[in-house]
Amino acid sequence: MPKVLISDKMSNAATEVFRNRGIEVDVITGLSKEEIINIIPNYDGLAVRSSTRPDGEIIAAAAKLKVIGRAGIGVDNIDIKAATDRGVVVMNTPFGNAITTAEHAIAMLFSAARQVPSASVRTQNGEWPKSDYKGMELFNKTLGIIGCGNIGALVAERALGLKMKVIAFDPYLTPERAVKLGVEKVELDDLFKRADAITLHTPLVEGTKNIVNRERLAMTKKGVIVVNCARGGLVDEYALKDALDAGHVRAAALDVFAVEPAKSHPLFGTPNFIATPHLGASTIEAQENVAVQVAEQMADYLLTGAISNALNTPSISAEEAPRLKPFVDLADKLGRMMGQLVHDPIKTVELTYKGAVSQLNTNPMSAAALSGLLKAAMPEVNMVSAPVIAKERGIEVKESYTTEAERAESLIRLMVETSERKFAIVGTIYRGEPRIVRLFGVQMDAAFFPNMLYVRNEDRPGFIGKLGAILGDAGVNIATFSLGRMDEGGEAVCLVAVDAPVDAVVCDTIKAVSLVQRADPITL
Ligand SMILES: NC(=O)c1ccc[n+]([C@@H]2O[C@H](COP(=O)([O-])OP(=O)(O)OC[C@H]3O[C@@H](n4cnc5c(N)ncnc54)[C@H](O)[C@@H]3O)[C@@H](O)[C@H]2O)c1
Ligand SMILES: O=C(O)[C@H](O)COP(=O)(O)O
Repeated sequence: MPKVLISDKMSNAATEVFRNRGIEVDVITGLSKEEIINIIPNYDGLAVRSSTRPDGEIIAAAAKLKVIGRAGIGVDNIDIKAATDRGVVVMNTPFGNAITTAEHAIAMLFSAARQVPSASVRTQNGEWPKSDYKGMELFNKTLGIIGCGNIGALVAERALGLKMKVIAFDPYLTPERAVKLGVEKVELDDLFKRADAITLHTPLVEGTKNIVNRERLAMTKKGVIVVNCARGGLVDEYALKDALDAGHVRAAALDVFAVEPAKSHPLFGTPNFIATPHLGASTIEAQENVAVQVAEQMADYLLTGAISNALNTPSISAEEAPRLKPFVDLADKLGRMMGQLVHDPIKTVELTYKGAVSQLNTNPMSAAALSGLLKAAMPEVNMVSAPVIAKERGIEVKESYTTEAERAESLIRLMVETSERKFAIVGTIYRGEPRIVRLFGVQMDAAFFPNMLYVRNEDRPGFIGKLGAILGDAGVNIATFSLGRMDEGGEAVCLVAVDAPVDAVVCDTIKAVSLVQRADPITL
């Protein structure tokens, strides 16, 4: 039974989903990094929000870990490269808390425009400070949205409902989508110059770090409002403090900080500054959504191999998973066989999908073939890490498709090219079982077995008897024997399924027989 650790505060709904699906689950929050490293080897899955930071060291210690699930959107707390290198799927829940976060941004906008938090505190202190507050009406004002993806678009929709004018900067926002959303797509400087309020909804990446900086704040209208419910680090907090102190920025509201938890900060106590402790996603509804979603996604993957919302591997829907499984297994076996038979550095890998299989989602099959291929040299590689490793090693991977298949309903052809030559193995699924139909140019019909022997020789009478005698003398029992040849007296291929691995000494004895070109063991 797979076992999952939930290491951040999460709705109980996640635990219920895991248990209902037969997955053992431990909820242990507030662990130090060392404590996580100590216990993580016991788990197949790790479910987090933003407090746990699964970095390279945690992932390296996680010997069994197959999946990290983020109950939320941002994955900047997770070392995705380390996870990918170790073949761990990283998945998030891209929509579950988006509405809630958009609502928090609007709440922050109103709070900043009317100074609700400070007015509330002073009123409750008995001051009745009515004459100290003169807010800003949002009606007819221009809201500048930086980052118009999921949440940015939801904020736009809500701001338009408030009868604000909305302008947006997002390099990936198409003019058509801008029109559909009812926002004006503008350049970044233009946004800073025109906006009465600015709200941020981008991830923190190289291009967005300190996107609100001193220089850009200087471009803004006096009295602008700044809201950040996306990620700390998007706003230069020191420049913002100076602009607030100078009265140039009317008010600012931050839900996120460059360093979290932010327990003391130069902005704290600054007049017209509002802070919340990364509460954007913290509603009952959003937390239930992301908890259920992440647990379902992780359970799907651990129990069926279905993958959704993964950041480092192609998706496989729950409906597709059972249909793809035999082909993924076939691709893995073709790759593993090829990896053990081709010993020179590989330059190109080409996968050709023929017949019915060409209509399916072939991404997982290609990833499985690559993983099988690389396994001979890298036993730790898997479907998640293989495409990245192949890329890093300069192996070109190509795919082609044809709806026609000559001999079977579906065929997968794996071809690899080294600096010397090309090799191809073709396989199919027959009555639910994977079979080899062509091996290095020779037609055959062979099943895959855990232990096999590949022999290439010149087709001459008497060879099979000699081979059988060598294997018999070595105590190797033959399970099946598959033969094929280019043409009479030409090159012949023999694939022998045996009950135990064939060792190097036996292979050398076979190679010593005249006209034998190769004898290689294969373990699947
Ligand atoms: N405060 C919270 O609790 C909370 C909750 C949920 C999400 N978030 C954060 O909110 C942010 C937005 O989430 P989302 O779901 O809308 O993500 P998203 O991926 O749907 O949208 C992000 C948008 O930013 C745009 N973008 C990328 N680089 C840009 C750049 N240089 N300039 C302008 N735009 C750029 C992208 O094109 C995309 O449209 C993320 O950082 C996420 O982690 C915070
Ligand atoms: O990216 C997110 O989903 C938000 O930042 C929410 O983070 P949290 O789950 O830690 O509240």
